[in-house]
Amino acid sequence: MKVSKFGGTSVASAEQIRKVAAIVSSDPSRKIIVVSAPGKRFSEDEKVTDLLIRLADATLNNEDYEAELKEVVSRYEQIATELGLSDEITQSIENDLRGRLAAGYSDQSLFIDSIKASGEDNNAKLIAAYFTHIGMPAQYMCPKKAGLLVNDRPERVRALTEGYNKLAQLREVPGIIVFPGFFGFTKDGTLRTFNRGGSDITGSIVAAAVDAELYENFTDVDSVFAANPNIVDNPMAIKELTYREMRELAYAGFSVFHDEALMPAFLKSIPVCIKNTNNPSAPGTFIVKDRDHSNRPVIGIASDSGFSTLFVDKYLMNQEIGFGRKLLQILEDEEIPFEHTPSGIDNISVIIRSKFLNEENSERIVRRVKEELEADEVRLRTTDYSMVVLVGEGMRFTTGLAARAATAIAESGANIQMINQGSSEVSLVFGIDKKDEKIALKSLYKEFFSLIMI
Ligand SMILES: Nc1ncnc2c1ncn2[C@@H]1O[C@H](COP(=O)(O)OP(=O)(O)O)[C@@H](O)[C@H]1O
Ligand SMILES: N[C@@H](CC(=O)OP(=O)(O)O)C(=O)O
Repeated sequence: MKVSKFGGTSVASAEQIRKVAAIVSSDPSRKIIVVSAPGKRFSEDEKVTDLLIRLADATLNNEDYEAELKEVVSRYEQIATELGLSDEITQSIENDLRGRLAAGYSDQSLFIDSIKASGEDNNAKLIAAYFTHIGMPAQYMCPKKAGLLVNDRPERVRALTEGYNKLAQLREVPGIIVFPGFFGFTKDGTLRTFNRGGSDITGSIVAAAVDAELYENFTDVDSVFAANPNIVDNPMAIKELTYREMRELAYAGFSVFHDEALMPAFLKSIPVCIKNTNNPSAPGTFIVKDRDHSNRPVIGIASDSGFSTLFVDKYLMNQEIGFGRKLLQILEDEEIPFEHTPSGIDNISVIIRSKFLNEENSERIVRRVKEELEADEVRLRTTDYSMVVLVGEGMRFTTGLAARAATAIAESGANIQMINQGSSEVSLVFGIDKKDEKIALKSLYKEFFSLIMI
């Protein structure tokens, strides 16, 4: 049995949903289909999830939201009409949305989650109706009924493996199951969404729970490429990646697959295949436990922006027992995760995602570090900072690689502000100014890939 997830671009229009139906019907082992909300039909288009966020915001601001509501409903209406479905499905989607809007809220974030989740929920209902309409026996599956359990920490929603036993019963359901991505329910029945792009996570959880032979992730590119195709022209296609490599690349900017989506599949050793809905015969990229990495030390280069650095300097810091713990405790008190901690004998930098910082907590952190740790110098640099990351299982067996990478970045004119070789040696991270991100990435790509045949 395969679990096949279709992303926003794969279910953005009637034409795309017809392709999905053809893919599903071509392989009887594609039994569980996880779907996103309709995504972008063209580059300037808006995803339904973004329209829904605007709708939720308008409601919370006590504004008239009819225009926003109409925009969402008309996206489904157009799809349903073009697929030859009756008005009934559009009417039920509108009723569902009006019900969610009228339900009231004790907590704004729960309200926003409920509105956001309607994007996938209603699309799953529509797609199940279409499959049935064209003679493919299918049913919509509610994640609550199926047992997709999540924790109740709103800032970090994660699936609970306790739900897996119930989810495993999906194996016994006859016909095709259309499962909405992006959300689950806490033990007390509260709906919570994963982070943006989280339908990939749903697919992985369901695949792990039912012990799928394969988790297919259908998107709009033929494969994962060695660099972001929006930055590097015609990057090399990757045939095979390990879970670790994909996790590092997804974390560092390969938005094609959610970095949190690997863990459920990894724990059950379920292979993952990234494939193209618009070209399903292309082999795609396989994500597996092990691969032969002897001929290529670096498999991909990713980059991401939106980082800040907290720099702390104190004479004889290396001799002060507990300094690092106390510093990280201050961040923990603020519920702020950290990404990297490059350090010297008298100083340490903590790299933080800027989205976790605001004026208030930034001021508090700097003050506490100065006062409580008696630091000589504390600087919180919140101007945009980027990470460029080289990833490959073969890197740890290759000498001179860091020097080659540093030279390539220097030749691009970018100034390296931080280097961090992960202890696993699967990744090598360079911190640079955001303005230099693209040029450094291109230069690294040229160094490590341009002379290699695919
Ligand atoms: N290294 C990469 N390889 C392939 N695609 C990438 C890479 N980095 C970024 N992308 C982008 O990821 C996009 C697919 O992800 P996403 O938009 O989330 O798809 P979906 O709508 O299917 O969930 C591609 O269109 C591509 O622009
Ligand atoms: N629709 C949600 C979840 C998701 O996974 O979407 P997509 O498959 O389009 O990345 C979002 O936009 O975040």
